[in-house]
Amino acid sequence: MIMEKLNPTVVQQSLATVPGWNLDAQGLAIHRQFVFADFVQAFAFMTEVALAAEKHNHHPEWSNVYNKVSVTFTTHDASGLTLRDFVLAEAANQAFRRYQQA
Ligand SMILES: C[C@H](O)[C@H](O)[C@H]1CNC2=NC(N)=NC(=O)C2=N1
Repeated sequence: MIMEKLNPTVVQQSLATVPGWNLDAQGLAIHRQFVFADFVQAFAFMTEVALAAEKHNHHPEWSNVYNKVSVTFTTHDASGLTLRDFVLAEAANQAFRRYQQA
């Protein structure tokens, strides 16, 4: 499915729906850092997000150091942000909420 690059107005509106995510300086990617109780929770979260990413055929740029997971979403095929980036950002937020309650 072809994903359209979102215009700056729609990017701002979409950003408002995913708490904790920030736009990069160029407006081409969104980023959030997630902090967990320990490495096991951080890695379990990554597994969940990886499965969601595969399901949507949309993959994160990310890194992990102990209990922290740094996640960036951009759409390489569109050289910018598409709806798919925000769908995955929301999926990551939903997964993270479960670890906050645990
Ligand atoms: C061929 C394959 O479907 C594409 O390269 C997909 C895979 N995952 C992807 N992930 C991300 N983040 N951006 C893409 O443009 C992208 N494209």
